[in-house]
Amino acid sequence: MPELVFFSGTMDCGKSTLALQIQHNRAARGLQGMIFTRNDRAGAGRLSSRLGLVTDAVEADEEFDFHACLVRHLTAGGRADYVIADEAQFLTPGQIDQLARVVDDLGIDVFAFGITTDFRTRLFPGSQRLVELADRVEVLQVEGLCWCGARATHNARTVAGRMVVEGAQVVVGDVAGGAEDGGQPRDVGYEVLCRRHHRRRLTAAAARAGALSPDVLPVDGAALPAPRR
Ligand SMILES: Nc1ncnc2c1ncn2[C@@H]1O[C@H](COP(=O)(O)OP(=O)(O)O)[C@@H](O)[C@H]1O
Ligand SMILES: Cc1cn([C@H]2C[C@H](O)[C@@H](COP(=O)(O)O)O2)c(=O)[nH]c1=O
Repeated sequence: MPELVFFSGTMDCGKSTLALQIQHNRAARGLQGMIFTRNDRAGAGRLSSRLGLVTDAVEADEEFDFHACLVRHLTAGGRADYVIADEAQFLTPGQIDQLARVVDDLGIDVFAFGITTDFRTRLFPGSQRLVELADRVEVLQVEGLCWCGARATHNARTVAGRMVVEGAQVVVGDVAGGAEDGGQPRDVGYEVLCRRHHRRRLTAAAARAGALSPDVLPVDGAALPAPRR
């Protein structure tokens, strides 16, 4: 039975790498896939992994109709054994419905890859619809880690090095983006954190700064319990 599968995880956990591996393995066996993405960091019409692999993809903007595209392709004599949709969090709920129709009406497997929640811990509309409709939701095996060593479950956004919880839902960027660049923090960046540290807005830089600040040292260390960040 063809399936709609949602491969989900935080930023930087290997989703695009897995998409490219699935593509490679199937293509090696003579299967033909159609690859879609939206707003990849590498630019329009690209599906890229931080491991350096990249492939061409169809850029699916807001107006794009996945079902109509597949029907056109098949009607013109094209072949499609599977569909890959990366950065699926950016798709509209209607487009996720179209992907479900591709599975149910056209009998084609659809593999969608994306982050579930935004920097405010809120579901992206596309991811919400995927959770609602997917035959399976697969959480990636390679876990990203918070600076404290716990499993990273949430995505934080930083602006000029400081974690923010307000702003536009969509700002394309990278996990290295908030790092210092020539002594100055770059503008918008992302960092994966465990829930505890996301709630406390404690990024790696904030934790480092806190550890260095005399303000957080107990006045009488012996009288206080060991600090727990
Ligand atoms: N230099 C490196 N050496 C080994 N693995 C790396 C390196 N850089 C990135 N990775 C791996 O690539 C993963 C990110 O892959 P990517 O597909 O770009 O993530 P996603 O699409 O989930 O944002 C990292 O979690 C890490 O496992
Ligand atoms: C948390 C969050 C992320 N984004 C953007 C940043 C990146 O361009 C992509 C995620 O890409 P990845 O391959 O999974 O690293 O999403 C955003 O626009 N808004 C957010 O809240």
